[in-house]
Amino acid sequence: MSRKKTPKSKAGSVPAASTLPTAANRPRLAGPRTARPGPEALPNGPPQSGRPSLGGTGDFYDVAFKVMLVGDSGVGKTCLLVRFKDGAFLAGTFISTVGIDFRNKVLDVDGMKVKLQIWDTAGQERFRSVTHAYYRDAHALLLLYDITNRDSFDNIQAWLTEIQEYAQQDVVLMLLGNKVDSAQERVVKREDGEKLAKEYGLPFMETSAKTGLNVDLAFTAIAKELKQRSTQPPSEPHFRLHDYVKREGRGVSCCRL
Ligand SMILES: Nc1nc2c(ncn2[C@@H]2O[C@H](COP(=O)(O)OP(=O)(O)OP(=O)(O)O)[C@@H](O)[C@H]2O)c(=O)[nH]1
Ligand SMILES: [Mg+2]
Repeated sequence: MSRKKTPKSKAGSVPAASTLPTAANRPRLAGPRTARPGPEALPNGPPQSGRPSLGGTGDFYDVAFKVMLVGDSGVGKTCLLVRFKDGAFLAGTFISTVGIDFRNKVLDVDGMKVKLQIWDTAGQERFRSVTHAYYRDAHALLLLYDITNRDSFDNIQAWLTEIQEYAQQDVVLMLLGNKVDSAQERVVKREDGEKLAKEYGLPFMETSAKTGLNVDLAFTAIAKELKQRSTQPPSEPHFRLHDYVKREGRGVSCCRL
């Protein structure tokens, strides 16, 4: 596979605009998803090809995918992305995302350079139509709720309905319960998250953008799944996202907090 280079500029933002792609008609799922598609189902057609680096200073990569962060305003989407990209936590005043932003990160997945272009969407209702336009191109979605905010958990079903309507049918989807560091303020039990995830056949983890718990793991798991779907023949033993997340995910009682 040929090597691509990613441009030096790795972040961008796209305000609400009328030139965004429109969501295409696609089959709607009748009920909860029971299982993720097997490796024979490629995620939303071929992986994205990269633009060559003009300055020669970009990172090499072999394959690229688009990942979107979705969920209610304030659940920690931007913080999760900043934690993953920069290893830092955005404490202090909450600055709500306007429109949509993206950041790139190249991961080494079993010897292959996988570039994730991660779209950070605005959770606020007024930007919903902007977000809809981007679902179609997403290879994977990280759907977040805040374990200290019951509404954000109750709204997950509405988010799943949106996803079923606007995203590709074979999009890789993972449910994340964020802010697990805030044990005192927890109002959504871990078991509730697990139950909902099981109902919809989704891999699930609790995360903390503040401490970094399970953050790298969530993105790595997505990258592994996407890479496998795009490169591995169906006959070969394949990566299992659910098993990987279950095996590798850490609970709050464990050592990292
Ligand atoms: N304790 C704790 N606070 C967090 C965590 N993640 C985010 N926050 C805080 O939650 C608030 C909202 O975080 P954001 O990442 O901006 O939320 P968002 O989902 O991007 O919100 P929108 O852009 O409006 O959709 C901020 O004050 C963060 O500091 C976390 O893991 N733990
Ligand atoms: Mg944000």
